[in-house]
This record gives sequence, C-alpha cells and structure tokens, in this order.
Amino acid sequence: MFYCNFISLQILYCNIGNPQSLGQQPITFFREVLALCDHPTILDKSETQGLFSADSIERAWKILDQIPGRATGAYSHSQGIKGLRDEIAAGIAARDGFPADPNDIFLTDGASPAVHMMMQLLIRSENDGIFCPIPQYPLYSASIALHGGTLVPYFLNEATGWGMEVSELKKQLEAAQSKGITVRALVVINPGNPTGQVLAEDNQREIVEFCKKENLVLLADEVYQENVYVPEKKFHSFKKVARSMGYGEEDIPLVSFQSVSKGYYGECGKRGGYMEVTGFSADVREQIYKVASVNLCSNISGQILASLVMNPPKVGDESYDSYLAEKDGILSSLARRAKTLEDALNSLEGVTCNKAEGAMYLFPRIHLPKKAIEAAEATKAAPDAFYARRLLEATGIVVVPGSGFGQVPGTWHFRCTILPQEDKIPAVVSRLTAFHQAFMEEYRD
Ligand SMILES: Cc1ncc(COP(=O)(O)O)c(C=O)c1O
Repeated sequence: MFYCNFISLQILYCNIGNPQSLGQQPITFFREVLALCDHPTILDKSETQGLFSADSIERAWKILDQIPGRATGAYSHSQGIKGLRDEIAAGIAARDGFPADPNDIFLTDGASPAVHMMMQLLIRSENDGIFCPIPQYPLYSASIALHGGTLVPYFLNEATGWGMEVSELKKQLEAAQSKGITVRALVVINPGNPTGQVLAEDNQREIVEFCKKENLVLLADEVYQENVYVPEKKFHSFKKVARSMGYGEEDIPLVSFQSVSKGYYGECGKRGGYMEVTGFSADVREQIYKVASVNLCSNISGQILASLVMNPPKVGDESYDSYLAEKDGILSSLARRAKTLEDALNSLEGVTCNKAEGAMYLFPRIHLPKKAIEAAEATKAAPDAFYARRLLEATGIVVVPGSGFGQVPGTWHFRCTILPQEDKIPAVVSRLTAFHQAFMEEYRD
C-alpha cells in the first residue's frame, strides 16, 4: 500500500488563489510607484533616478498630485480618489471600446467588500433571492447568508465545459418564485472560480438577455479578466457585451467587480479593487454612496494599485519592456502549469477534468468507487472531503473538496490551483498520480 511519510513531506499548497504566497513576484513598476507614493520624500533625491524607472517617478508625482495633502495616510473621497477613478474609467473604456464614467467607480478593499455592499443593498429579507452558479466561490453563499437572503442556485453544465444554460436559469427561477422568493440579481463569475471556464460571448449575450427580460441586476465577477490561457477564448466584460447588444445605461443594471488580487499581478494582500456600477437610478446610487461612506474610504495603496492595473505602462514608457516581460512570463507560466495539471488529472483512472481556460483553478470530477464512498460515510465525511484528506495525509498536497463550492448531488470534485511554481509542478503530478493509483486500488469495488 502507498503511504508517504506525511511528516517528512513538504506541503504543496494547491488550495487558495494566493499567488505571491507561493513565490509569484510582484510587477516591478507597480511596486516602484507604490513605494514612491508611500515615501514621497525620496522623489526629489538624486539617487532615486538611479534606483527607480523614470515613468514610475513620473507616475508617482502624478498620483500624489491627485491625493489631498499628497499623503497616502489621508482619508480620501468615499468612492476613492477622483484622479484614480478617472484612470480606471479610461482603462475600462480602452478595454471595452465603450465609455466609462469615473462617477460609476467605487474603489474598495478588494472585490469582497464590494460584493458585500451589493448584497447588503439588494437583500431586504429571506424572501429576496440571489442567483448564484453552482459550483460557486463561497464569498457569495457567505455574503447572502450574512445579509439574510436566499441563495438561488443554478447549475453550471460540466458536460459543456461549465457553460451557463438559460433553460436551467428559467427552471430555477420558476422554482424559486413558486416558493415566494423574489429573485433580484444574478451572479456570474467569468472566468470561473472554481471551474476555470471562460464564457463564450454568445453565452454572455443570452445571460444579458435573460437578466433584461427578468429584471435582474447582473453582478459580474470579473476579477480573473486577465487570466485567460487558451487562444480560442477571450475575456469580454459583461458591460461591453450589453453595450454591443445595443443596451444602454438605462436598460440594464449591471455591476462589474475587479480586483488587484488576481490577474498577473496577484496582489491579494494589498486589498485593492473596484466595482463599476451602471444602470441604477439616482436614488439607488445615493444609497450605494451612503453605504460606501460608512467605511469612510478604502485603503489608499489598494486604490493606487487598482489604478495601475487598469493603466499599466504603455509602449514608449521606460518600464514598458520589462513590465511586458514580467506580465508575459507570469501568464505563460500559468498557462503551462494549467495544461500540465489538466493533462495529469485527465490521465488518472476515473478522473475527468474540463479545460483550464482561465482563472487559477482546475475542478476535476472524481468518480469514486462505492467502497470509498462507504468508507467516507463511516467517518461522517463527504466522499470528496475524505479523498482530499487522504491526499493531504499521504502526499502533503492541499486541495479543497468540491462540497465546499456546491456540485450536482452525487458527483464529487476537488479544486486544485495552478499556482505552485513551475519547479514544484512535477512533484504535484507525481505525488498525486501515485496517491490516486493507490487509493483506487485500495477501494476498488
Ligand atoms: C471569484 C472571486 N471573486 C472575488 C474574490 C475576492 O477577492 P478579493 O477580495 O481579494 O479581491 C475572489 C478571491 O479569490 C474570487 O475568486
């Protein structure tokens, strides 16, 4: 029987989307600007010219000029510093080819508080429902529970690469309505967590049409917008899709969440992000602003970073070549890691894994033998949690059981990040493969 000595094995963290904790390096230009903004007295020193790029010095001056008192230690406007919102709006417009208004931007400490804020505003009682994908990122189930609402599930179709199906949405909407629930909003996570799919544009159009018809606020979690690894897929923001269908601001209420935690920047600990809020009446907008004001403002370094990720160095800037090399290096490495892990998972007996098109995760399905399911039940554990625990004990690999995200009843999965550095991937593959073979042997029916 295969069992490694747990104590002597290095733990391989494949459980959380926290890239820098596993060795991913931050983008130099972003950190240079942050450092200069935080310690502006060095901006005038002659040594600074030799240590920092000319464009990071120029950007830091520009940002400081937009901050009251030129101080990153000062409170800002509750929506965030206006000059930074201008840059973010310009970045969104350049990305989408449609205008964006800085007054629609609310800077937040990462995407999580923005999601909480919207849930707080949307949920009046347990009779208010929020449509969420299953599997889903548990921020949504937790936030809905915290604010006393009802999660209305819609199942992603694993057989079609975790696609969203309007027939499923209709079925679940009717089921919720028959229980007296008013469904107010629909959450889409694109690219998907934990499922790693990138939605096709046609599919996005169907979703926009569905929200329009059913009067739903579209909550578009787009924090993985830079994480797309396959040439056949491209990220399209829901706002761009809605505008390209001819829907204007007044036609559809839409919130897009973005974060500095993901992408190629992976600055999770800096807590930066924003939501772009469009299609709400002035009254509702005022309430959103009021709720944002309760927290005074989001942290200023996070605000600066959010503006930098939406307005990185451009061709001709001194940092451009090194910035691009760092960005491409990280994204191409993530793509290689995703493909290696996807192939390794698909080569295992009883495991099927959809393509890792984007985000930072694989979500393989494990077809467990009946004996393994019985063994799990005997320990009062869900079968995928049993598998994940045995994997950890035998190999040091940490994954998250699918039951943490929701899944079609009777199916079992786990979520595995693609984030261990490339030199660790062979160890993940060999340990996982050896464990899986031994596990299947042990519990073969
Ligand atoms: C889909 C999704 N949305 C939102 C978040 C929250 O990220 P943050 O609050 O760090 O911006 C995460 C974090 O993993 C995520 O995966």
